Amino acid sequence: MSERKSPLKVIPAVSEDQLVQVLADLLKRCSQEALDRQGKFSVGLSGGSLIQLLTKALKLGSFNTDKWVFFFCDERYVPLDDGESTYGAYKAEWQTHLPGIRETQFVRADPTKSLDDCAAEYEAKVKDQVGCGCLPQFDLLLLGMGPDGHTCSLFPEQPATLQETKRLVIPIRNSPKPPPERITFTLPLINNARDVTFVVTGAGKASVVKRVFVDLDKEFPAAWVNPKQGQLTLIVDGGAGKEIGAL
Ligand SMILES: O=C1O[C@H](COP(=O)(O)O)[C@@H](O)[C@H](O)[C@H]1O
Repeated sequence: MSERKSPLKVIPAVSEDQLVQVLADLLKRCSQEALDRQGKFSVGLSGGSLIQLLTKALKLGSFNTDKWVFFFCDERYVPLDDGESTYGAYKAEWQTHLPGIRETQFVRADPTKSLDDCAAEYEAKVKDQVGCGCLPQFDLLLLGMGPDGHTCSLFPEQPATLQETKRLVIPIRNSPKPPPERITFTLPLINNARDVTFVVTGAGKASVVKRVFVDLDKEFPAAWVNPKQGQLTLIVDGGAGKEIGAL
């Protein structure tokens, strides 16, 4: 157990519609603050169940996303048109549902490079485009969490990844969840963001939600997410929140 640097804000939602509304409200606040501050909004995306929820929130909010730039908190090391590519999944969803978002607004990894070079080059892109000294500060990171407590591509079976202090993006080999090769943001970058929001749904994750967000059990990588100065938020539905008395 250890303390959080800033208090966790838990936002429960009784239905998917409400969860999408909560996410849209969060995007509105974070984007407005970022645009007022620096005229651009940097967002780190996760894959999995977040993709569809975020698409719905963006549609609901009818945002002007011209000055938004989308990065990937983790990415699978597969061709961009592979069904496992997180970029590919967002591209397909948004081409259909959010045609106003341009492909050039995605800062994507290059899987034609070696895995090590892919991670190193992505770190260079983050430093170049998010900037702010040697440790870039994202305006918002949207994170998911697996039933094993992994977040981004930081897995409980690979605890050494949680000890990384220098690199901001690292290669992952032998990921316990397929595909085996990935790249991922590391804790120094994650914990430097202004806003970090987990979106977790489904009763299958209820016990790990408690272990991570209430017990702060460091066995689970998600429990290491602890923004230094930023706000940590957990958006849960009734299933995922049922063991923390969120609803
Ligand atoms: O493999 C991944 O899994 C996590 C969690 O996904 P979910 O479908 O259980 O929400 C996701 O956040 C991560 O980006 C992805 O690469």
